[in-house]
Amino acid sequence: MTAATGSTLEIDRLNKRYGDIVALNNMTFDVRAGELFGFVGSNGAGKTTTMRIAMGVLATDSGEVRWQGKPVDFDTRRSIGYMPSERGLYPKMKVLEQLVYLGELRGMPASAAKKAANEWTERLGLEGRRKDEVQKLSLGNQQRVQLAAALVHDPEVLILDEPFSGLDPMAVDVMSSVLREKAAAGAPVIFSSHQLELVERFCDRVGIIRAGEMVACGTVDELRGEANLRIQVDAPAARPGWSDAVPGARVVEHNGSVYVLELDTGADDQQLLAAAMATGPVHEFSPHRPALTELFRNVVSQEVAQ
Ligand SMILES: Nc1ncnc2c1ncn2[C@@H]1O[C@H](COP(=O)(O)OP(=O)(O)OP(=O)(O)O)[C@@H](O)[C@H]1O
Repeated sequence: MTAATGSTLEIDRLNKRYGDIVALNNMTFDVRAGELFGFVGSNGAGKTTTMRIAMGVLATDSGEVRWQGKPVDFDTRRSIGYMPSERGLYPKMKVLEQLVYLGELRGMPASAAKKAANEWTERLGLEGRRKDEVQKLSLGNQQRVQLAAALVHDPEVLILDEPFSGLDPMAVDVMSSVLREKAAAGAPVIFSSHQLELVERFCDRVGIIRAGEMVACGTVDELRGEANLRIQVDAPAARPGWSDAVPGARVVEHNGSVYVLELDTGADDQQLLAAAMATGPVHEFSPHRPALTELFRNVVSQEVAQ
């Protein structure tokens, strides 16, 4: 049940084109055992394509996906739990029946599949829905069934495409605790999301992709470390242009008397402080810790600048 220590899902130099569109360009990253990995990127950046290739429902043009050091094939795919972004359930089948069927399809004996389906429906708050057709459930409940479908065969790896989208706050809590539990049991867990506050709070590491490439990967603190230093200054008497004479300093945000400035490597923060004090009182002068949303915007806007 528990993934072996040291088990890693390796995404290695995947390339994928759809005609003239380059969807993936040497996409490379690892998701380690026990890790919650947030996979983020703009619309069309290549998240779904990567996850579909990792699950084996889409062929790659080149590159490889490995689990525990071996290329993922028909057999090892059974150790992966996959939740697609589009609903992949049989609408007319009843919830429990469907989960049992999917468990058996992945090699479970009927009795074990039934037991697991009962356990997951209870855990995910679906015990009153077991005999309902999937199409009669609300979208959020259909998503819970979709999660149960990814988990029913007790996979060693989880790949989830936008599992949190459209969930109410209670369902977000349930989803979060289930994913945490699977990671704590040793599974690599990768999920895509556009909810960056949630990703920041929840993930051990984050990968930001842009135009089919991994452009920033690490803990949020590591990503902050790669970004230029930002300083927040509250100087009520300062007028626009007050920092123009400080080499390597740029105003990136300005709201009332509060300015956020980005400093290039080697720029002198003391020179900036002197410039701020020259305008009058300074109520705040502190390093600004960018949120993931801000780091994401910086990385994505470099695309435009290039
Ligand atoms: N079947 C397809 N045929 C042609 N182009 C496709 C196909 N599937 C995806 N693409 C293109 O490949 C690129 C990557 O798409 P993908 O769905 O992987 O992005 P995504 O990061 O998951 O986006 P989103 O956040 O919008 O879900 C996009 O340019 C998309 O238009």
